[in-house]
Amino acid sequence: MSDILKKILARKVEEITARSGVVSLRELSARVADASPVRGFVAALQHKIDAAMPAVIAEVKKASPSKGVIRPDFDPAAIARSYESGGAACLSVLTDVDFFQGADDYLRQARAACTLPVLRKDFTIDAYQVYEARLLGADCILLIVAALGDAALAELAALALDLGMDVLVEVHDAEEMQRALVVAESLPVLIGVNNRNLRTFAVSLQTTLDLREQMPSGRLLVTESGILAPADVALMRGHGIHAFLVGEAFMRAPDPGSELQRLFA
Ligand SMILES: O=P(O)(O)OC[C@@H](O)[C@@H](O)c1c[nH]c2ccccc12
Repeated sequence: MSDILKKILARKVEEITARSGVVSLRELSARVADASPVRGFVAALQHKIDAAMPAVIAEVKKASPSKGVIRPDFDPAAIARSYESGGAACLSVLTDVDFFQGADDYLRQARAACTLPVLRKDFTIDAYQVYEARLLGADCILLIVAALGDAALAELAALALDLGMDVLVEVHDAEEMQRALVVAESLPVLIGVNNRNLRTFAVSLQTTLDLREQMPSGRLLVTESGILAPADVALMRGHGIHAFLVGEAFMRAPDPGSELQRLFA
């Protein structure tokens, strides 16, 4: 496991301990019965793809460990509205506080400002966070294969699906892809390839093209990170990849939704 991921996960354990001291898992899970309905995340992606359009998950991200602050004037509601009018299929909102300067409240604000389904982008390692995600209004959670053992990966995915959410399972290499595909055999999860190497932070779109070979044909694959130019989009679409998770390119543009239109025109 990369050092940065180790560091983030160690901090997550502390965070979960602190949060469950305030509201217990029991209390949290009892509240789920009153949670608002979910918006179909995978369905929204599929809807675009069925219409021969790119399915864009547009990310609401203020900062990252590799880039520092990306967007100083950060207004999640305004960004969400801009993404919706720019044609995004879904949103992804960073909720990790310590490494991405995210917040649970950013997810609430972004979701309330639009009608799009929302992914909670965080480092989910415990059932507590899955209930939390559902109560926050998340329509999908991220599970990072590199952060989880096989049993935890399958259990957290099953729990999220049980609670009505979709699940994006993120892989970085061939071994992680094999593990994700095992889960995908029994659970309807979405698979994403992160083009960013967590050790070096280097981005290579070739990662998606390589790992795509392992996927059964016809399955939806999301390419994540490092999509910066129309040529990147064309390269992916030329290889039959039509679902994208994009953050930085949009966040650096004055109007993120217009940048989405420009990149995916
Ligand atoms: O900003 P980019 O390069 O367009 O990347 C977006 C997204 O893929 C990236 O933020 C991401 C992918 N997987 C993650 C896991 C945790 C935090 C962040 C991420």
